[in-house]
Parts: sequence; structure tokens; C-alpha cells
Amino acid sequence: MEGRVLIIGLGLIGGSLAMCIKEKHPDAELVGYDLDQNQMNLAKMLGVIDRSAEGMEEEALEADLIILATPVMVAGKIIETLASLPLKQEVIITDTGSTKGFISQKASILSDKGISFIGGHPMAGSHKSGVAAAKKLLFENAFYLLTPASHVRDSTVDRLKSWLSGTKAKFLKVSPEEHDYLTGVVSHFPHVIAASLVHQAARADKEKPLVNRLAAGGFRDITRIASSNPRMWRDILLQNSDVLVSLLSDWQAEMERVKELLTTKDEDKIHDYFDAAKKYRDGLPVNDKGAIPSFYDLFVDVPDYPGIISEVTGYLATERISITNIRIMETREDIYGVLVISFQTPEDREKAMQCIGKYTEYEMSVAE
Ligand SMILES: NC(=O)c1ccc[n+]([C@@H]2O[C@H](COP(=O)([O-])OP(=O)(O)OC[C@H]3O[C@@H](n4cnc5c(N)ncnc54)[C@H](O)[C@@H]3O)[C@@H](O)[C@H]2O)c1
Ligand SMILES: O=C(O)C(=O)C[C@]1(C(=O)O)C=C[C@@H](O)C=C1
Repeated sequence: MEGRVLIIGLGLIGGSLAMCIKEKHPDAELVGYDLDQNQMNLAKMLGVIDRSAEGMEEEALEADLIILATPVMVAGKIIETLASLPLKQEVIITDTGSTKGFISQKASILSDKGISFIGGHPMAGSHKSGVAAAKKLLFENAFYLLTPASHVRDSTVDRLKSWLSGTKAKFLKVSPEEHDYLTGVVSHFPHVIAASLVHQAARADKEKPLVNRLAAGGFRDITRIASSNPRMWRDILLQNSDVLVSLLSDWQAEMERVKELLTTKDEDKIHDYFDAAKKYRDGLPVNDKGAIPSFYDLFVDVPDYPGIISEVTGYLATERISITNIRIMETREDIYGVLVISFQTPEDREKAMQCIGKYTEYEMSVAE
């Protein structure tokens, strides 16, 4: 497609979307605007946008697609500004915010002027912020929730989907209310819990400093998202507070049940509590980028000497095998542990096993 796309907010999500749009629509002009001049400069330097906007309002006048990828409270204010401008009548305005109720209500001022607003939320992301963390493959196979305003024609929604087709995401139309409930359960509330677990450990750490050093494995897995951007989460909590208060009451009741199991020491019920949770979680889709990301991990037991990571990645590079992540599992103090290399497909992982096996005798294993 041709036309001018204005992305407001050039962070993780704005930057990643810009990459996806450029790849699919090389003839479109991608203009970026961010309050933070450094992000804008970096986006230009990385080639994520074609040019940076001098001013948001002037650029909006000529845009065919406007994407708001700022924190959700800011997006509401930008809608007010946009509604006061003589925009192109055919322009599509969408956002990427993690909440939809507030912005959809705000967008009625655009609807009143006949401007199409389609709320959007790509359900993939990271605890990292900023354009430096942006990735073209971020949204692949993820759900991309859309909440079009009621007057928006299906053909306009299809036009937006075409603009965003480079995300390779799966679009799903939901109401703003349904959206906020669903994401409250699977995204917002877990972020609250992750932060609360970190607070609990930090309190214990004051009494027993060993807590800090033992916080590995499970604790790290369940609290990764507590490293997310506090500004972004402040805004989300403010906008989805009703849903979250209700989920918190359910959670408190659930914790009361656990307390009861602990005080009565009911072996069967304690077992069943974990067993039911395991069954549900193990049954979640793994090949979609839904609740469980689809990475294919290879565990390599490497010897402890400097340069071991570059040695292993060097072998993979010689055979042009792409990896999506690499880390050392810090299960043993002071010595290197097991190297975990993640791949996008099981085929890449298989090729990597053969490659590393050719050059070394390191023990390897996979976990399904
Ligand atoms: N991070 C995630 O995992 C994720 C996933 C899906 C959706 N989202 C949503 O997408 C939006 C962006 O999140 P992100 O992770 O890219 O955040 P980010 O912090 O990486 O980027 C946000 C950018 O918006 C800019 N900004 C703030 N106020 C602005 C203003 N008034 N005008 C122009 N730019 C402004 C900031 O400078 C920053 O560069 C949020 O609404 C978030 O809820 C986030
Ligand atoms: O992977 C992460 O770090 C995320 O938190 C991503 C995540 C999520 O909760 O799944 C966070 C907020 C978004 O609105 C969508 C995705």
C-alpha cells in the first residue's frame, strides 16, 4: 500500500510496528514522532522510520494512517488534539494500548467528526522499553485484538488489517469491555502479582540477605514481568481498575482456600490444587504466541571458561543458524551453568544440535 503513516510514540511497540509496515509496504512513507528526541533520533538511525516529524500536528494533517503507541493515558490526550485538527476524512486512527475501554470512549469525539478510530492491541511484547528493543518478529502468530468504533465500516477495518499484515499476527474483533476483562485476567493481574512477589522478597531480604542470592529459577521466571516499564503499568492499572479490583477479590478468596489447605494439611487437596493448575497450563497452546511463547530451547552443558558463549554462537553462525535468545541458567553459584539457546523453529534447533555436536562433545538436551 502507498500513503503516509504517522507513528506517535517510537518505543518497543511503535518501533516494532514501523518495521512490520515498512517490510510489507516499502512504498509507504513512515514518519515518526516521539516526545523524547533521543528515541526519535535512534529510530531514524536504526532505519525504523523514514523521517522524524518536526511537529505531531502538522504531520497528522497529511497522514493516511495514524498509530498511537504511547502510554495509554497519553493516547487519550492525543485523541483530543487530533479531534481538533482538519484531518484527511479517510484517515484511519488506531492505537496499541493495553486497555481499550477508556480510549474507545475518548474516541467518540473522532466518531462525531466521521473519523474512523479502530482500537488495537497486539498481544505480544516484552518487559523492555524503547525503540532499541523493537523487533520485526515481535507479533508473529500473536493475537492482535481490534475494537473498531461502531460506525466504522468493515472495509475500513480490512484496510487497517492490510496495513498491519506484516505483523503476521492473528486479528480478532472484541468489544472494549470484553477486551479489558480478558487482558485483565491474562496480562494486567499477573503483572500486579509479579510486582507483589518482588515486594514480598524485598521485605524478606531486609531480614535475610541470602534471599537475594537464592532468588533464581522459579522466582526469576514468575517475576520477569515485574521489570516492565512502571509508567506503562501505572496507566494500565488506572484505566482498568474496576476489573482489577474484582480480580483481586477473587484472588483473595483463592488465597483463603490455599490457607485452609495449609492449615488442615489435606494431602489430597494440596496435590489436586497443583495438579489441576498443571493440567490447565500444560494444555495452553504453545505454537501460537498466546499465553505461552513458542520458543524451542536447547540446553548445552558448557565448560567454564571465558569466551564460551561466543565460541558456541560462532559455530552456529558458520552454518547460518539463527537464534532468538541465549542465556546461562544461573543454577550454580560462581561457575557457569547450562547454556540455554532458543530457536524459532524445532528444525533450527535440530540443525543447531547437529552443528554443535560436530564441533564439540558438549552434552545437550531439549525439553518439551
Ligand atoms: N510493552 C509491551 O509489552 C506492550 C505490548 C502491547 C501493547 N503495549 C502498549 O503499547 C503502548 C506503548 O508501549 P511500549 O512498550 O512501546 O512503550 P515504550 O515506553 O517503549 O514507548 C512509548 C513511547 O511513547 C513516547 N511518548 C510518551 N508520551 C508521548 C507523547 N505525548 N507524544 C509522543 N510520544 C510520547 C515515549 O517517549 C516512548 O518512546 C502502551 O500503551 C502499552 O500499553 C505494550
Ligand atoms: O511478555 C511480556 O513481557 C509482556 O508482559 C507482554 C504483555 C503481556 O502481558 O502478555 C504485556 C502487556 C501487553 O499489553 C501485551 C503483552
